[in-house]
Amino acid sequence: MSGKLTSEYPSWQKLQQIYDSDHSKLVLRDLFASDPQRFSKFSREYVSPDDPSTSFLLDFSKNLITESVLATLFGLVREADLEKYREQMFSGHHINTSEDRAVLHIALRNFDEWDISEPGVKEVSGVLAHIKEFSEAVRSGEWKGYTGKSIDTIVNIGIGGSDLGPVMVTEALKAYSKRDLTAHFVSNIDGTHLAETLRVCDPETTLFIIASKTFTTQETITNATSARDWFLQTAKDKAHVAKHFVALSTNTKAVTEFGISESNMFQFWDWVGGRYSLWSAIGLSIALVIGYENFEELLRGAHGMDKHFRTAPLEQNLPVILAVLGIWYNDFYGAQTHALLPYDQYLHKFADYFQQGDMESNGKSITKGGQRVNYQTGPIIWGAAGTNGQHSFYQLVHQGTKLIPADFLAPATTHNPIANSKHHRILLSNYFAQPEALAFGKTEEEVRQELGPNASEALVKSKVFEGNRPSNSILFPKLTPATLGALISLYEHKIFTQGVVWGINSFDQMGVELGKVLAKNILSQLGSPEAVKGHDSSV
Ligand SMILES: O=P(O)(O)OC[C@H]1O[C@@H](O)[C@H](O)[C@@H](O)[C@@H]1O
Repeated sequence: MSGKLTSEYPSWQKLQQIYDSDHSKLVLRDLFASDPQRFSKFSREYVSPDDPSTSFLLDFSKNLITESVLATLFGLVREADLEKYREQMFSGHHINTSEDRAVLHIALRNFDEWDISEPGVKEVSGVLAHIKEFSEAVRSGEWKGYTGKSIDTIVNIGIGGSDLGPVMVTEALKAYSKRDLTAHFVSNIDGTHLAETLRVCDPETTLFIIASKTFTTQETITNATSARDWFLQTAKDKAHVAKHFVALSTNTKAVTEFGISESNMFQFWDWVGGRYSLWSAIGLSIALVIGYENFEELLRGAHGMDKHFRTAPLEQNLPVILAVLGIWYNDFYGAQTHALLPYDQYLHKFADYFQQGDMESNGKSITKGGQRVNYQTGPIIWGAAGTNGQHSFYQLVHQGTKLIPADFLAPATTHNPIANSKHHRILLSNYFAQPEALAFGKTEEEVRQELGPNASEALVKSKVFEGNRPSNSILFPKLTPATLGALISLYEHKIFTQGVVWGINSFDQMGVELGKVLAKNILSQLGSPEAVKGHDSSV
């Protein structure tokens, strides 16, 4: 990340040459046929250094790579100085240069193992203790609302990173949830979101969690104020707010001004990026839903992957492997998107979560040195839980004109083995079948044999699957809190690695500001009778 653009690195140029001369020869059918060892060469098992029961298998054999392509991709990562920047992140350097901040979500799940000298890091264990104490009091019924009743409903009010992580994780770990505590998540400024939620809430038994790093986000503060008004319509006395509203924030002043006392505030720090904040106080709703012990397991699972990322050689390093494969398609094959396809209903919000995680991190076109890149950066992330996606968008993935690299994820065993695990066997058969169909397709010859001599040419052609569409497969034993923690951390570090290679700052989000400023400007004009001024003619 000197003054050089990544495209000037020798390995980048070599990759371009390899792509130009060899990409037509990188055919998965041939690559598998010519090398019986392909799977063992291009797969890695992750076993948590802290807990051997947290493990998974990454199979990346169905990628358009050879050993030499992969070695050159690792060379690129070395030229981009990943190891140096990785160490800087883990030791608290201010690698978020535009905001002069450290990037230390890893410190939230470190349990004091690594010594990090950034202010606030020493307070992490105290906040975790606060989360434990509070979540246990609410879950046990000891925490009472203003009429003496226990809490049976929580409403997390937050948006972006103060919403997506808690939503994704509480959905993913529903198997661990307390069934008599209902959780709602309100994010949208559209009054419908709050109104429809409040319709099923009882002010006497509802706890509102106002989650906002800055505590200035328009949507969250507006929703929180309306929720407080709704509560006070019944509760009347402002003193009752203390039993029903808590805040998760870095901004003590704004929280107390809102009317929430400091003792009901769960602190975090500016070195926690919003999209990396589920590990912080922002995870309070997670601890309430699944219990503090499971929340801690989630953090410990992530920490195991942090250790792996920090210490494993690049060639064995799972986040690095995922990162370089993504770069290969994004920058040399011209792939615009990357699909996340979990074959696990519990992970149905996984792609939504990493839409922010990845696109807000790496959706940048200026390097840290201020130069305009002349290559592609972050991909468009999308996806849905299998098998639903198969019956909607997979047609395009299989036979459309676009190259869509995809990650398939699945648990070997299910939390819900209904009908003697018949559902899970069917689910897994699809999880294995899709990457195979994408990779190997169906040739014209195979189609002709299947249809017989009377089939029309058009029908034959329409049934051909070109194949050679790349994918990764990640198989884990079961979706436990620790496994989920490790999976999230895996993708976080993949994003970090790609950001380093592209030379961009993955930790600011300047691109979301302009729209906010314009909306405020328009809002102030919407209430006035005069015509809206100073905008384009369509406003
Ligand atoms: O937690 P806050 O401060 O309310 O911010 C919520 C979201 O606000 C958005 O504007 C940011 O782009 C996100 O990164 C952030 O997660």
